[in-house]
Amino acid sequence: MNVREIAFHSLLTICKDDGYSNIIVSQTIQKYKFTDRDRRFYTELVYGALRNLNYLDWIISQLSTRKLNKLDPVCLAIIRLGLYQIFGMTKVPESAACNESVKLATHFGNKGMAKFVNAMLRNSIRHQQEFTIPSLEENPRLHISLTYHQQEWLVDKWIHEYGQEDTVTLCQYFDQIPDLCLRTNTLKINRADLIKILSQKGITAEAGIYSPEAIYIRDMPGIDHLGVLEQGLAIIQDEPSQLVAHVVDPHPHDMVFDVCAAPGGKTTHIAALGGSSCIVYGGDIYDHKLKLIEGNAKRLGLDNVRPLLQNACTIGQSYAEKADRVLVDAPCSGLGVLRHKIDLRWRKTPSDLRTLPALQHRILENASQCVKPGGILIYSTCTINNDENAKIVNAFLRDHPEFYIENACAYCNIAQNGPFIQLLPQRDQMDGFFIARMKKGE
Ligand SMILES: C[S@@+](CC[C@H](N)C(=O)[O-])C[C@H]1O[C@@H](n2cnc3c(N)ncnc32)[C@H](O)[C@@H]1O
Repeated sequence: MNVREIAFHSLLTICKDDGYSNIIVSQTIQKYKFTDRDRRFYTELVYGALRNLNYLDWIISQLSTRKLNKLDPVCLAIIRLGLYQIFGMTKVPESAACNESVKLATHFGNKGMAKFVNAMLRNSIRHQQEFTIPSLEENPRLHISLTYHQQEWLVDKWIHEYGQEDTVTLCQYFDQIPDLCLRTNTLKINRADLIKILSQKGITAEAGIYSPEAIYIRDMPGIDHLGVLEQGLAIIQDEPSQLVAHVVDPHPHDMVFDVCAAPGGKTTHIAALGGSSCIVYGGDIYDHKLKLIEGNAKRLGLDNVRPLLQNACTIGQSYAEKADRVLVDAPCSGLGVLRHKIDLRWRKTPSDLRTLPALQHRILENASQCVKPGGILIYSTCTINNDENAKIVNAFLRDHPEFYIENACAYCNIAQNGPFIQLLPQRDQMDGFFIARMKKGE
């Protein structure tokens, strides 16, 4: 199979079957053992087409009267990939983009599909000048949406909340390709030594600013080339997410409940910071996800992690007042980390935002019952949606005078007034994140 064919299959699976792009891309890279050049071409094709999906679909809608959802998914994936090569990859000759796409349509579709693909792509080249995105003044919502690749309803929401200028900055941030961030496993190595090892492998690695364990990999190599992951010297975890364990601030002999824990990024971090006598229960509602926690703990050399199959909405009944610290890293809309989730950004719906706060409220309410008198409760999300953040915590504190808020910023190197940590990409040039720390009275 050639690289375009493999990229077409990946894009089809991601779009048609709602596959996770990061999982599909990394499994495909492992399966085909690409050369460096092919790996770059493959990832550029898949991630590029996905990132530009709404722009590519906007072009398709101008070239054809057929509604997008009426197009055969195979045909749609081939056209999207072809258009991305024409409009997004200057090094690919237009003729190659057309010819290779027609070959794919002949092979995986039929003659009629091949004819349609050919007409669409050649017309797109002929009419290239006509696909000018409306200016910011003419149509701010469509301009921002097509230029920076976000859904229009989200752009609308942000313009309403932050104003036009900040929405542009926010969407520009989300449109960047993120550097890979690692968390040093301080049980095995310190950060400076790990940076040295990476540099010796020819990888540009730099220390993060806010988390003492964070390392950024600037020129993203194939993840398998790193080796340091298999050896358990590090784990992939974004810097804002690394702050949470510091705000939890585990102590030796603590019992910690991380009630929404899979795949275990924060569980394993808390376990490493707390030391071997600090026992960390990593709870999740999905059995298959517990294996991820277990695998990560094993790889990192931690024997104080206990995976726990448990619904966080009912955990309080089973473990009332048992824990010194409870972390609720709630399921959320993920609106702070859209740089990383280039497929999820197209799947978000307004109804997600409406339904999540009730679940978050229920989880926080129930998990808080596990906190011992004098214990600590932490609530975190990777969203910038206020309804899932400060509003949830403030409502909880109103109903629970036995808990009082502490200054989360005091536990890490974040220069905010507190008491919450709220990272906003348009202001902080970091992924959006929220952390609140509460203490239960004695
Ligand atoms: C934001 S992710 C957690 C990420 C994790 N803390 C980490 O750092 O790797 C939320 C997790 O909550 C789990 N979850 C969702 N609803 C849950 C529930 N009712 N009880 C327990 N876990 C739940 C999901 O399966 C998901 O793994």
